[in-house]
Amino acid sequence: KRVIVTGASTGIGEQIAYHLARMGAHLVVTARTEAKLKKVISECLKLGAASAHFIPGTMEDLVFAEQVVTKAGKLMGGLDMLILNHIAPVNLRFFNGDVASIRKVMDINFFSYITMTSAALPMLKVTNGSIVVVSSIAGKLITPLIADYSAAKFALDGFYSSLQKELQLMNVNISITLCILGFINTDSAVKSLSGIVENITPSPKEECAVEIIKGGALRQKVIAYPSSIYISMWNPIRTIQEYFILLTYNIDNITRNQQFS
Ligand SMILES: NC(=O)C1=CN([C@@H]2O[C@H](COP(=O)(O)OP(=O)(O)OC[C@H]3O[C@@H](n4cnc5c(N)ncnc54)[C@H](OP(=O)(O)O)[C@@H]3O)[C@@H](O)[C@H]2O)C=CC1
Ligand SMILES: CC(C)CCC[C@@H](C)[C@H]1CC[C@H]2[C@@H]3C(=O)C=C4C[C@@H](O)CC[C@]4(C)[C@H]3CC[C@]12C
Repeated sequence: KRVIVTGASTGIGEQIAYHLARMGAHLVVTARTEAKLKKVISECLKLGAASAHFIPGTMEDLVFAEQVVTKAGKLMGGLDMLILNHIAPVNLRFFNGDVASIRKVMDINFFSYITMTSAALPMLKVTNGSIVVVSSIAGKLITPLIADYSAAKFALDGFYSSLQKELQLMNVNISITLCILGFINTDSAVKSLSGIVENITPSPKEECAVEIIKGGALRQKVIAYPSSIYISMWNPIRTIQEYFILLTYNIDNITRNQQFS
């Protein structure tokens, strides 16, 4: 399979790349730090990747986000899976009125995801491919100190759950997997939570990466890791109301009059 992994220079993204490499995938990895990406791809090749390339740059730049997808498509001759995982470094703090910094976080954590998705859809249609979106329990329920991060994660749920329904209505066979994660033991998360959150043991990033890949490969709509957090995202009222709202739509009319780009 031909896969793009974003935010793959460290943390969960790096582990996703290594697992895919062991499975013999073609890989394109991206993040800002070129030196780390070089190490990741050389490790991927050792582990058995069919091919491994890196494209360095910042997802703050939406032109770059689009180019990663087109370049990767050329490098690999198509695309089977897009794994959207990167995030801007998180500052746990009270909202201080700085709207510009929220906009920056939304560009990196949300708009770059949409940009890459839009660029990848034509290739994924050809391969009946998959989009995997790495989100968080903080995109399903709220906690203080991460208003910007949480806003972006809730936005991803809104956008991708809606897109999932649209693809279904238009009979487009592209799967979307939303991954809801609890606290994972990446260096950055452990560091930024130290002295702030106590009595929660983080789950291992290696196992987390496997669950994310499994969810994508099995074309599941949503996965939760660790599985103990399933309960916190269980929202039967939402599920039932979404079902009944859809029944009120005139699907025949809509599918006749709308083109899915
Ligand atoms: N760890 C946790 O506890 C949890 C994590 N998650 C989710 O899992 C995913 C991965 O998290 P985790 O592995 O901890 O994150 P890390 O902080 O370990 O890694 C983040 C990655 O994103 C890259 N990145 C940062 N800024 C940019 C940018 N401006 N442009 C492009 N790439 C950038 C980093 O590389 P570089 O700096 O080189 O650009 C790095 O590769 C995220 O979506 C996160 O929301 C969800 C719940 C809990
Ligand atoms: C439902 C409960 C069993 C557990 C709740 C645990 C709460 C406190 C956990 C679960 C997910 C966690 C955040 C997260 O999603 C990702 C990151 C990125 C990292 O770089 C910095 C830390 C941060 C913001 C985590 C902050 C703490 C959160 C909200």
